[in-house]
Amino acid sequence: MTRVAVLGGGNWGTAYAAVMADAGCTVRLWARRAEVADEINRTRVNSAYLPELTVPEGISATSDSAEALADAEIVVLAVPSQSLRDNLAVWREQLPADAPVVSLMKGIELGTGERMSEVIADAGGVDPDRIVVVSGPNLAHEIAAQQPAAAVVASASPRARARVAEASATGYFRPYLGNDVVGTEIAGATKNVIALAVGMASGMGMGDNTMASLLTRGLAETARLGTALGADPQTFLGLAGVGDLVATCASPLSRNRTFGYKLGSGMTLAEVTASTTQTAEGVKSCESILQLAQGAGVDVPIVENVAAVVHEGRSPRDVVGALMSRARKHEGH
Ligand SMILES: NC(=O)c1ccc[n+]([C@@H]2O[C@H](COP(=O)([O-])OP(=O)(O)OC[C@H]3O[C@@H](n4cnc5c(N)ncnc54)[C@H](O)[C@@H]3O)[C@@H](O)[C@H]2O)c1
Ligand SMILES: O=P(O)(O)OC[C@H](O)CO
Repeated sequence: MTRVAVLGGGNWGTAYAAVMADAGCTVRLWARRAEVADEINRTRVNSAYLPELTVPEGISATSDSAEALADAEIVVLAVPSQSLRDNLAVWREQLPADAPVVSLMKGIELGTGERMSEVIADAGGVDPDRIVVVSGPNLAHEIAAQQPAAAVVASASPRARARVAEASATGYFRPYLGNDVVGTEIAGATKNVIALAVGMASGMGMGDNTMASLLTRGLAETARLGTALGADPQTFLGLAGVGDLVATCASPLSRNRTFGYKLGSGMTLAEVTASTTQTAEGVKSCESILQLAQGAGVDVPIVENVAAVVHEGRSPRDVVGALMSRARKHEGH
């Protein structure tokens, strides 16, 4: 039985820990708050994040990261993207030497513009060959309910990605293998921003034509940016691209879509921020993605306009006008 450490006992960390336990692994789940770890061990419930899930017996929780990481053969990281570097400052010395390190995170670091695998290599001292990215249409509550879904498991190392895929394969979770780490991460982070835009449109009362137009043009700008950064264009047609974009933009379970919906329905940014304790990664990542795009000379109008709403206080209605009145262009450009 593979020994796994999952660091992050929130929505996705807990659901993915359950996937790995169901795949036959022994999992230690690190929760930041001791009361969350205690509750999981005592009652098999994580009431703050996934109250509907009966946490499998193969999972034991702890708030001590050294205990979680001791002897781990696979390490999985599932914390908010902007907190990863600080967390790694503590975990760096505790990470086992040879274990694959899996990123479940979908964000770009503010300030550095680094993808999560770059932060893991840089702040965690992890060889890029050991890093694996898991991404796809994986809303945590649906996975916790064991509804069938697929994901891409991407790594430069064939051995690392095969090991992680094997340790995450269940009757309801189907991993596909990939080698495009850049594309997988750019797709995962950028779809959150597109979901904010779709949520805003929906909150303003707009329907499916608007959603499909945003989704399609959002995919075009994501692929443009990813390709400029070295990604394989095919990745954007796969699970981490179209797959995750469709799930996130369509689902009321998405925190990013919901955040956008509240803005579109007239709440102020301060009101929306105060109304949720959930992680909506796109709110911060839109700024870092915009900077990446500007650095690469790539036009990302939807990301730019979402950033204008969440960072400059522009109204969602204004940005619809701005997007609709852009200079006409060829669809393929
Ligand atoms: N929830 C999903 O459906 C889902 C699915 C796929 C990917 N993801 C990605 O996984 C990552 C984690 O998402 P999540 O849904 O588990 O988030 P979450 O907010 O539900 O949980 C985050 C966890 O990280 C911990 N944490 C550690 N350091 C922290 C800090 N400094 N600030 C805040 N929390 C801190 C929290 O205590 C919590 O246990 C995100 O990048 C997200 O985009 C989420
Ligand atoms: O709830 P969101 O918006 O963070 O989306 C969750 C997942 O990334 C969907 O795959």
